Amino acid sequence: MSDGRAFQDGYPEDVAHCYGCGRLNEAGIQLKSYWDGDETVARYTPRPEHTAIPGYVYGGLVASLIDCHGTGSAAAAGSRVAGVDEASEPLLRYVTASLQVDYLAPTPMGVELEVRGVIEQVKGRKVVVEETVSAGDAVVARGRVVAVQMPQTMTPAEGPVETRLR
Ligand SMILES: CCCCCCCCCCCCCC(=O)SCCNC(=O)CCNC(=O)[C@H](O)C(C)(C)COP(=O)(O)OP(=O)(O)OC[C@H]1O[C@@H](n2cnc3c(N)ncnc32)[C@H](O)[C@@H]1OP(=O)(O)O
Repeated sequence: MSDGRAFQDGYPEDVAHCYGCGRLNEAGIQLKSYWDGDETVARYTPRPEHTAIPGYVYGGLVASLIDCHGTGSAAAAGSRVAGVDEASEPLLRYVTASLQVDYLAPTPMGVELEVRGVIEQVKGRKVVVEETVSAGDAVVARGRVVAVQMPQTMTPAEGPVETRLR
C-alpha cells in the first residue's frame, strides 16, 4: 500500500487466516505483496519443508505463491478502483475463482523467489492478474489468477478463530 504496508496487512482481521497470505496464520507462509510501479511484487524464500525432490521446491508451494500474490494484487487493485482509502479502511477481500500455473523450470531451494504480478483486468467484482515467479534471472513459473470479490456468504460466522478454521 502507499504507506509501505503489505496488501495483506490491510485485510480485515476476520479473513486474515489464509494459509498462504493470512498474517494471523502462524503456521502459514504469510506472503507479503506490494506495489512496484504499476506491477505488484512479493518475495519469499521456501523453507526446508517445501521440498519436492531434494534441492528443488514443491510445485504446490509455487502455486500457493501465485495464488496468494494474485488475490493480494486483486485486493489492492480492486480496492483502488473502488476508491477504498487504504490508510484508514480495510481492503476489499478477494478469493480465487481460477488458478493457472505453468512450470517452466525446476525451482531451486535456498534462493529467494520473486513473484511479479500485472493487473490485466478489473471488471465489476472480478480482477485478472498475470504473474511470473523468478529464481534469480530464471523465470521458473508463469501463472494467471482470476479473483472475485468474496461473497458475503463466505464471511466467517461468529466464534473462536480455531473453530472457524476447522
Ligand atoms: C474456502 C473458505 C474461505 C473463507 C474466506 C476466507 C477469505 C480468505 C481468502 C483467501 C484467499 C486466498 C486464496 C484462496 O485460497 S480462496 C479459497 C479458494 N476459493 C474458493 O473457495 C472460491 C470458491 N468459489 C466461489 O465462491 C465462487 O465461485 C466465486 C466467488 C469465485 C465466484 O462467485 P460468483 O459465482 O458469484 O461469481 P460470478 O458468477 O458473479 O462471476 C463474477 C465474474 O467472475 C468470473 N468467474 C467466476 N468464476 C470463474 C472461474 N472459475 N474462472 C474464470 N472466471 C470466473 C465470471 O465469469 C464473472 O466475470 P464476468 O462475466 O463479469 O467478466
